[in-house]
Amino acid sequence: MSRILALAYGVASYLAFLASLLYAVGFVGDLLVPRSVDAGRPRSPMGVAVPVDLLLLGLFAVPHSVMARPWFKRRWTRFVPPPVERSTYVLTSSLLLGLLFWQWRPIPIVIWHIDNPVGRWLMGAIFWAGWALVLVSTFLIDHFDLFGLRQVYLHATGRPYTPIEFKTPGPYRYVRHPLMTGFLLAFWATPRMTAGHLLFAGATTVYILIALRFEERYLVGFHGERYEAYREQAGMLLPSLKSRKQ
Ligand SMILES: C[S@@+](CC[C@H](N)C(=O)[O-])C[C@H]1O[C@@H](n2cnc3c(N)ncnc32)[C@H](O)[C@@H]1O
Repeated sequence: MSRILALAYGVASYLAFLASLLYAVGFVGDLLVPRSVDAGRPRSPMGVAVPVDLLLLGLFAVPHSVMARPWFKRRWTRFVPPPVERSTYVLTSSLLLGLLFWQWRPIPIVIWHIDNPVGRWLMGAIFWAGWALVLVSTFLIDHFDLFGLRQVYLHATGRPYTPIEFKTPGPYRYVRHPLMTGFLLAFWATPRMTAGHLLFAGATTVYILIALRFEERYLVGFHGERYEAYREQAGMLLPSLKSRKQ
């Protein structure tokens, strides 16, 4: 694949990611978007909405995790050029997220709602803090590597790809997966929890806990004792008592 074409493809995939991230904020927060977790489609019976929503979540989650596994990368880079492997992963995930946003069936049965202005403000603050933690964490790891731009840029400039180093900047010193902590804060912090939002937050929480097991198995395999020691020092999604003593 020509260097310029690969670069253009990488930029397009990155823009697809950005669009899906921005839409996700509106989708979860029921803000500005035409279709959100709670609105935008005529009401479906629970017997339709629940299986459809779970199918949409599965259609995103399974490829998103399988395509991240080293064995899958070894196989599909036989026909996907390595410099655009990450971009293709990002593009695929973004498109599957778009499908979820487009076809999500709201279940607007209110489970809880907070009327107290301070409580509502607090939920809003946690929601935005969660998204901020997601974004900051991507930059602390290597934002442009995570979303494929670094790979196509190195390819375009004729330099070999180098994997990102293990690092524990900022919150990573205390928490192994602050990016996922940010998602969980954003998904759960709402002053008005509907059955549909609860399904989304619950299912994504289960998915994150499962996916982190696979990710950590890979990290231990790749970084060895260093990551093992890290697991002793830092909590998975919340600071552990040990890490607080540092
Ligand atoms: C989307 S990021 C999420 C990182 C982390 N799981 C989190 O939730 O903050 C996943 C990528 O980050 C890498 N990664 C996870 N922890 C890391 C660390 N402490 N240093 C460098 N890379 C890390 C993983 O190998 C994986 O390629």
